[in-house]
Amino acid sequence: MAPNIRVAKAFRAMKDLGIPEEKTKPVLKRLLKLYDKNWELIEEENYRALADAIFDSQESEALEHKKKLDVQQRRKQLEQAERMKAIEEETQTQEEPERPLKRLRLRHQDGQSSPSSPNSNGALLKRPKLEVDEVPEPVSPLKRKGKQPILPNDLARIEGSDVIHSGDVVVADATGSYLAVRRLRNRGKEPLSPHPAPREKRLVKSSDVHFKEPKVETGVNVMPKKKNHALIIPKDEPHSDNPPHYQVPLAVIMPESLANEDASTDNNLETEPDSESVDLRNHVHETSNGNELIGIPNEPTAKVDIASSSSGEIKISLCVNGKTKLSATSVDTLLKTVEDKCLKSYKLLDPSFSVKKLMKDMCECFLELGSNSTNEPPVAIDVGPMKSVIDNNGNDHEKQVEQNGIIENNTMSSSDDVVNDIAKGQESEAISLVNEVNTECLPSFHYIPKNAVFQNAHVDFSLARIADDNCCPTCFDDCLTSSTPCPCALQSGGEFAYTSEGLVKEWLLDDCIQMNRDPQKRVVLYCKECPLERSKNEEILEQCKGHLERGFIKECWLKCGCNKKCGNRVVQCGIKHKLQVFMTHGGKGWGVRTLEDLPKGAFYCLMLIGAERVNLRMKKLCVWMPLIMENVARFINHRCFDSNLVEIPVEVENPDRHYYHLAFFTTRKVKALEELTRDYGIDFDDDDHPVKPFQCQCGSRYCRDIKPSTTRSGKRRLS
Ligand SMILES: C[S@@+](CC[C@H](N)C(=O)[O-])C[C@H]1O[C@@H](n2cnc3c(N)ncnc32)[C@H](O)[C@@H]1O
Repeated sequence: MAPNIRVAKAFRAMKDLGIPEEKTKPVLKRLLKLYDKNWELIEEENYRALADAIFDSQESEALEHKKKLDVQQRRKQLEQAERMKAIEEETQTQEEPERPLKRLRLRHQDGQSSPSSPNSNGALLKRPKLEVDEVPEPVSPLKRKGKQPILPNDLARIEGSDVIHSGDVVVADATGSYLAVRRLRNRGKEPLSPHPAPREKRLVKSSDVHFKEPKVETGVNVMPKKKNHALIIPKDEPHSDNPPHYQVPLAVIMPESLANEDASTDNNLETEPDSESVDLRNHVHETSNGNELIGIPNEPTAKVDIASSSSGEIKISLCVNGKTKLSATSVDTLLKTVEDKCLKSYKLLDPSFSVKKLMKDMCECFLELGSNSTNEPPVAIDVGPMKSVIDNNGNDHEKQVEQNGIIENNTMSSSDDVVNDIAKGQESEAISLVNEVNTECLPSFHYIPKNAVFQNAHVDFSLARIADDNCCPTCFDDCLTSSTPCPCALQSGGEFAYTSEGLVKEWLLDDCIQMNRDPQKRVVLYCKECPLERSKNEEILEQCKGHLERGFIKECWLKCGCNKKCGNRVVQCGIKHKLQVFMTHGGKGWGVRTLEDLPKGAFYCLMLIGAERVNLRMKKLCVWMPLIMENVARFINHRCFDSNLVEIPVEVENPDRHYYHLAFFTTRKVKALEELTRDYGIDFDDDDHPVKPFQCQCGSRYCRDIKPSTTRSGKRRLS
């Protein structure tokens, strides 16, 4: 029998076993070599040796692959541990009298039950006593303070739905029962947003997912998922928000017509006072004709003059000297050379950067400033209810805010003069808006301070449904002053979540922070029959995608006996701090900053939660929120790991936990003018995800979107 026929036969036999030719070929070659071309050995028992060899090789390939994954996983865990250690050390060095993270560790060492997951995934508060049907280590509410599990928004407590609580992850086996398994691959990949389901399948649309919806965010600087994005930033170098600092003089080119003229003598043009002249070397000495330099013949010097006429004409002249003989250079060549030089010199520069455009912008700004300047006190130009306000005040205060190694060079444009309020009076404090960076306007949206609960939904909760143990009808005055915790406090862990100063207590705050920073501490709950999945498709009920257990706060409300000034009513009283929406530097678009110092644990604002659809049949509360209706939280930018805000679910109105508020609290002291940020929980390494939301510009030394570069000691470079 000719060998090629034997090969074809072997291929056919393997094909019958479902093994493709390309898999058979290399193994067959190896076997032939091994058996010294003894085909009989290969052909006997219907090619058994060949089939076995193929299966063996597949197994070892799989093993190899698994090993690789394990190594990657271990590397990630090490990195995570290192990062946690660094953040922890950093946090401890900041003035925190009670060393909260240490306390937290001690609590876990004490053997307290499972780590709470007061994190951001899950959109419904869940009462363990009613719904958790498997609790490995039952603990009293007092012990589990602030650690009640929270289930996904709107539907978690539907009749008959059981929640399995395991220390980790629970999946159904073929018989429908649930097995606890470790889902290592997804560890650390759960989104930190209130909704833990896979991102593409989330039911709830909240502002934390806006980053994936550029179309909604008109005016938002959403970066496409392309490798070479607009800004040139070395991937391994964290960067701050600081605007690029120009170290070389801006090349200001005189128009051809001006090249041989002295700007100051041009007809109808008045040279601006000396203050407007930028002497780039500070040692230019001009003769009467302005053409010769005395004293420093070999040092190139440059001087920029800006002249404007009453008719609005602006001329910019650049006087350069330093070489005795200069040959003529075309403006285009010069522009190109300067652009190339800038592109090489600056870390943060758009590849399409153009000096010509820069000069045009300069003229426009000059015109704008010039035509607006009066002797009256400077007032922000309010260009419409939702448009950006450009403060034309020349008396800027320079303020440097240093936080976590980041220095933000914020120029505060005398905010007292910024007389606008994006909240249109709906918050107790006005939220001003400034854009000192570009001419971008705020996208149009309707500001609403709270979730619009009763809109377009069949809602059946009422005061009558709030039982006495869901509120504190016998309390009076201020619950916080009572020696025993009231029923409201008992619901969120047996202790009031707030201090008498209205700050979230350290134990709860630190648990939430820890959960954000260390995904491995999260506890995921799986329903036997997930109401969320049922709401999506009742016919084919999909397996529960998991909900994070998390801490929450229960505030007193209408049916409680205490007064409106009770210390357990913080979030419902609204924003109490001076905030400002401002245009950030470095490609993040609009952001929010505080205009005053904030202590740790301060309530900052609410995030509005929306749902994809309203479930009328189940008569469950669903919050319907068109995305154009948003509040100030919509402008909070992302920062990896060490953000200064953390979200905590707060239950105010509804006792059955189908509806709650997500409130942001400060994770540490925040200085005036610092940008307020939160961790969106994005896994920038998740290459499988079809959409990479944006190229992170958070500037954090722990940024997850920076490919690890290692130093010689093998440690990740921190700055
Ligand atoms: C919820 S919005 C925040 C407000 C937004 N900056 C704006 O101008 O409307 C989320 C978007 O802001 C931008 N963003 C937020 N954090 C960022 C970061 N760390 N780096 C780059 N872009 C960021 C992204 O475009 C993201 O899609």
